Amino acid sequence: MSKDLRHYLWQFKGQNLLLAVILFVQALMVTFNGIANANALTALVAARFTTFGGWVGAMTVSFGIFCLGMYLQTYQYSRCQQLMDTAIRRDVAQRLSQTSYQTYHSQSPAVYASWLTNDVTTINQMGFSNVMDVVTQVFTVSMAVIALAGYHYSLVLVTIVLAVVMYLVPRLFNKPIQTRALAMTHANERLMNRLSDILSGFDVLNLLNLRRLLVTRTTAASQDTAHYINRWQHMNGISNGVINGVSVVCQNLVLLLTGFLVWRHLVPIGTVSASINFAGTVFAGLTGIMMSLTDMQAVIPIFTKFKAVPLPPLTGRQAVTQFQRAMQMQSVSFSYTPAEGLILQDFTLTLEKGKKYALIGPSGSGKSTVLNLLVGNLTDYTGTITWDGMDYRHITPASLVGQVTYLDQTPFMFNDTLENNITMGEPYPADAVTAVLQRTGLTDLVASLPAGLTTMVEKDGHNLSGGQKQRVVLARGLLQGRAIVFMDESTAALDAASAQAIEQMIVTDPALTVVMVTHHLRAEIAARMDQIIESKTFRKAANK
Ligand SMILES: Nc1ncnc2c1ncn2[C@@H]1O[C@H](COP(=O)(O)OP(=O)(O)OP(=O)(O)O)[C@@H](O)[C@H]1O
Repeated sequence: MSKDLRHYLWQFKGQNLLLAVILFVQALMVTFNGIANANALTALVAARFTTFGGWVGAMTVSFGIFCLGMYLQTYQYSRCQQLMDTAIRRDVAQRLSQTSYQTYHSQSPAVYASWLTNDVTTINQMGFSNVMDVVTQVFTVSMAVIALAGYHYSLVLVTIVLAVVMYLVPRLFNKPIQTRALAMTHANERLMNRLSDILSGFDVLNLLNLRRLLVTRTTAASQDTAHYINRWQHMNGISNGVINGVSVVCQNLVLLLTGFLVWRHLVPIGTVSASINFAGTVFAGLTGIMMSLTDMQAVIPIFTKFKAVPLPPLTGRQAVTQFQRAMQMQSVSFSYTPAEGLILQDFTLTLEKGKKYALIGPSGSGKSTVLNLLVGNLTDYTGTITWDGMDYRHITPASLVGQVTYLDQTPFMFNDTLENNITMGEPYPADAVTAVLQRTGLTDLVASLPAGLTTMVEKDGHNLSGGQKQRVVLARGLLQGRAIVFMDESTAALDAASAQAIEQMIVTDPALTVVMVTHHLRAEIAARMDQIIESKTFRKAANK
């Protein structure tokens, strides 16, 4: 069994143990029912009707207990499964929250959604569900072996030898099943990616009169996934067929042995029916166990994939303190991929506290890249970036990000109250919130809303204007004490008056250190800038 499955089973050992106890009682009831059945028949043949009635009554009681157990088993299994699912999702989310910005963005959110939904479902179906089946079968098989031992020791010996054969045969299929299971999880990721892509593009398809692409692309994506699921089930099917075939051969060998024992008068004739019954239980149980163990192989590559998300080393790093003097880039060179070439080459820049900077230049020249390097999102650069003289490589990424308010064209709003969008649910004193509303020019907006700060912000902030959303994000940052503002084309989508008002508000605040990436540097804003940096200097080190 995958050691990750064991890890989660152990994490909730109390609940899982309770489930195992319920399964044990269930297996006991099934076995007892089998024995009671045989005894009732024997009593009937011997015309002992009271005994016969007693065994039938016992069977009824044991079946009643079994039915109660079904209810308890279903409920307890669901409880255990939900506990483990949540633990898996929490661990994956924890890993994603700690990985680097670049690693996170190497996959789309749809891929991560697939991990947390499809992959967790596969772990349930192929992992936890099969563990429960194996535990049930182990109890049932053990009890049947004990019953067989009551007839002749050789039956147990042969059964054990054949059980080893049944254990070894399915191992032949482990590797190809794991490989195909991994391909299937990747196919699920692609499906999520393609579906979210095409569904998000509905408005564009509508305008282009290409709504039919919604159908054709969904179908094509589904067919791709179906192909990989079928390949996986194909191998599973072969494995299951072989396991069942071996099981039947084993049962017949035990029957042959029983026939031989009867022929030699070593056991009574009735052993034949007991042998058929219990050998059938043993090998059907072993077949179930082997099929379940084979199915469980599918979860190994999923956990391996989760754990492949790298965690950046945090040892030897410390948190930055409040910004005092300057952020500096010294001889920094950076490229996203070797093929793409250098975006920055030997680039040097100093940003002093309280000063205002504009980064201007053509699209694609690397302005946003500079901001992402400064905020610590991009780490694969050469040269040095410092915060008050402290090398970024010695700083914890979270502490750096925590100093900067990053405004872009699409400020993200949570579907929550206006107040929670600003405070992010943290308990700030009311006067601090009032002051930040004043500073970001939101006081009039809040006063005009009937529900004030408790007004619900709709999904994606549909009930706020672009400029209001920019102000909310700025207020959020200011409340958290962030005195550095990076504006990445943040006002590009606003009308001239709103853009002007936002920019003016930010560049005239003496407490803020501002870097503004823009294609439209208005004269009155340019006049407020301490330095205007053109992107043509990024690759020449000409701005020294
Ligand atoms: N995550 C990424 N992976 C690979 N290449 C990228 C990535 N982000 C940006 N690039 C490339 O790096 C170059 C610089 O992009 P960047 O976004 O920094 O430019 P920009 O000057 O801010 O552009 P714009 O003004 O259009 O926003 C572009 O060629 C872009 O295609």
